[in-house]
Amino acid sequence: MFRNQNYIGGQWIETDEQMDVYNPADGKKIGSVPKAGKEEAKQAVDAAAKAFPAWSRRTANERGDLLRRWHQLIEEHTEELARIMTTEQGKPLQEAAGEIAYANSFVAWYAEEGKRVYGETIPGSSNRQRIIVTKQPVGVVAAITPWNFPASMITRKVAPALAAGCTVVIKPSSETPFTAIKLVELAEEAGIPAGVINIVTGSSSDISSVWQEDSRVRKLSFTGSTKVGKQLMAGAAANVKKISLELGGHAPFIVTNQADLDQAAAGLVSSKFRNGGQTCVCANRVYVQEEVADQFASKFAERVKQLKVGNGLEAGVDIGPLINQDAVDKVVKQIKDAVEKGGTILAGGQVLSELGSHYIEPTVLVNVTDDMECMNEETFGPLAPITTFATIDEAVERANDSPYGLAAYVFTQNLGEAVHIAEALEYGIVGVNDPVPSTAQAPFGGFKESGLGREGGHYGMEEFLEVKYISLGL
Ligand SMILES: NC(=O)C1=CN([C@@H]2O[C@H](COP(=O)(O)OP(=O)(O)OC[C@H]3O[C@@H](n4cnc5c(N)ncnc54)[C@H](OP(=O)(O)O)[C@@H]3O)[C@@H](O)[C@H]2O)C=CC1
Ligand SMILES: O=C(O)CCCC(=O)O
Repeated sequence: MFRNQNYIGGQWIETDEQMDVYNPADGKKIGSVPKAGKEEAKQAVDAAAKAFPAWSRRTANERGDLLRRWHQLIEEHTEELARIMTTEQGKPLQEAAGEIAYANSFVAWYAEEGKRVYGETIPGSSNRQRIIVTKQPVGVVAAITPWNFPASMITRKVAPALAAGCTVVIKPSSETPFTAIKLVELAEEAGIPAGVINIVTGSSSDISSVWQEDSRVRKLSFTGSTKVGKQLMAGAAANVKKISLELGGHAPFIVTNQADLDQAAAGLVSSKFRNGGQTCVCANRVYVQEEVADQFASKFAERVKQLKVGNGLEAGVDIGPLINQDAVDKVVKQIKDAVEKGGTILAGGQVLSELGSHYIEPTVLVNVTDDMECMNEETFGPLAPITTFATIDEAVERANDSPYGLAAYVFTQNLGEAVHIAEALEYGIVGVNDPVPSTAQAPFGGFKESGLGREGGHYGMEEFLEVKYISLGL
């Protein structure tokens, strides 16, 4: 189940040095993967560059057929992939299977979208000129992906890249390499030619420095922390690589006095506790209009108290372990800071050490103020801080007062209010009465320090295409 090899140029390879991978549910070693470095990173680019001419010349239909075959194999292996994911990442098995379906929806969607890479003709400046605009694949693409969505962050990059005619080199997170390796194994089985997909695991700084310096890598697509995203953006300047960044978030969740409070409370549970709160679009701070705040908080806390924390492989578990000790420490520090500054715990608040080392109760805080750490930095854990507001303008201003701009949510039954707030929020994604807006055909990405570019939909395809203008003199 846990293949411990890298895949370069159609060959499964090993390295002398290995890197251990642990199960966050019990801290036990699951296995190890190659600790690839600069040499393997270069070999992967060599393979992808060699495969590019033939792959890019295939028709979109041919590439689509292979993507559809990959899709079919991923579907057939859903259970195995989900088990691998839960074992290395911790999310409950059912949620992991949901992520595999979500990941696979990108493969299905781009298998078709590749056929719709349309160009344009534009009236010329004279009768003797014709202007033709075509689109071509950018070339070799490097994809660096995080641990929180070990499958979908790969397919959301790789499927459009391959459909566009690009070849890819992948570096998954060192915390969750096995899901990624399995996906690549299935791509090989699907008949995707040697060199078109390559994967290396190992030192992120060594591998990414080679990819940044190599001018054959024409595009870098990264999902992860804003800190690393900024480093990669600076590095991409060396040879003016195209770059897509999907970085941190700090999503505001606004509930007005016009909301259906039961719908909003259920929505907040879905948004906040997806993947135990380790999602860059998870609600991170909750703003509730004063007159409904107490009622909302108690409805929400009642739901939160029903959530079961435990090993994701056990039936009925809603929230698994966090990815590592640093993640737990960050949540604990934010709760302590809030309580010291006057916050009150309405639900949860405890580390569940009897279950293992990375478990923490889903926690609801009230009497929250804007000076608390949880209101100013991404939590990436199961903590929901609730604060109140008086007017809509105040809510919007406080929601926008952040360097981040990925996702925001508003719950209201008043259509005019919904449109006003959605338009005023400085965020790339706004869920109006919708706590989980992500879907393959829609553009996913952020304003401000949350990133650059979009993934998903036809926007996600454009990221892997160059526009070429051909001026035809007659
Ligand atoms: N937008 C999102 O979805 C995500 C946001 N985050 C945010 O970031 C915080 C920290 O998480 P963390 O896992 O440390 O995120 P990182 O940004 O460190 O890791 C994400 C990916 O980047 C790689 N990476 C790390 N350092 C470098 C580097 N110098 N050059 C190139 N690649 C690098 C990692 O590899 P390796 O694992 O080998 O180090 C991994 O593949 C989270 O708490 C959360 O706030 C984290 C993950 C996803
Ligand atoms: O960046 C993330 O945290 C993963 C994306 C989750 C989503 O697609 O909704």
